[in-house]
Amino acid sequence: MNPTKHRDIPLYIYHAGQCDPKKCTGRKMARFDLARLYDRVSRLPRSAILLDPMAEKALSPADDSGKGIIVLDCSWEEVERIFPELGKLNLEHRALPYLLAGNPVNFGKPFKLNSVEAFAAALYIFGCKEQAEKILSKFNWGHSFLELNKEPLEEYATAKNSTEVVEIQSHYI
Ligand SMILES: C[S@@+](CC[C@H](N)C(=O)[O-])C[C@H]1O[C@@H](n2cnc3c(N)ncnc32)[C@H](O)[C@@H]1O
Repeated sequence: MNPTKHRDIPLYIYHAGQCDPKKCTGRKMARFDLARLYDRVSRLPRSAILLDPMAEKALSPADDSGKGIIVLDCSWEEVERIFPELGKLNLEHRALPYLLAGNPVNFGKPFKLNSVEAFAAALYIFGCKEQAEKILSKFNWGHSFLELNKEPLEEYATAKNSTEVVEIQSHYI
C-alpha cells in the first residue's frame, strides 16, 4: 500500500499556444497558481518528468523524485510533431497507463487526457491525492475524472514499478 503524501509536487506546463485560451486547462491552472507556464522549452526544469503519451515506459510510483511533473499543452493534432522535438532536452518521458478522459471534449476516451487530468493522474499515482483533487476542483467536470478512474488509479498507486503498472493496466484494457 502506497501511503498518501501530503506535500505538493511542482507542476510545469510547456504551452505551445495552440489551444483556445478560454478552454485551455493549462492556462486556467496557471491563473490559479497551480502550475507554472513556460513558452520556451529551453527554460523547462530538466529534473522533472515529462508526461508523453507516446513514451515507451509507463509512469509508476517509482518515478516520483519530488522534482516535478511537466505537461506539454498543445493540440492533439500536433503531439506527434512536438514531442520528438523535446528529445534533445534529455528529459525522462513517461506515458500514463489506461485511464479514461472525464472532460466534455473527449469524455470516455482512453489515454486522451487533457492537461489537468494528466497532472491529476500522475499525482494520484505518486500518492499525492489531495493535490490531484485540488487541481481538478477548479473545473466543474473535474470530479468525473476521479469517479471514472478511481479503481485503476488506486491500483496503479500500489505498483512498485512500470512493469507492475503495465500488468495492472492489462486487466482494464
Ligand atoms: C495534448 S495536450 C491537450 C491539452 C488540452 N488542450 C487542454 O486544454 O488541457 C494534453 C497533454 O497532457 C499529457 N497527456 C495526456 N494524456 C496522456 C497520456 N495518456 N500519457 C502521458 N501524457 C498524457 C501530455 O503532456 C499531453 O501533451
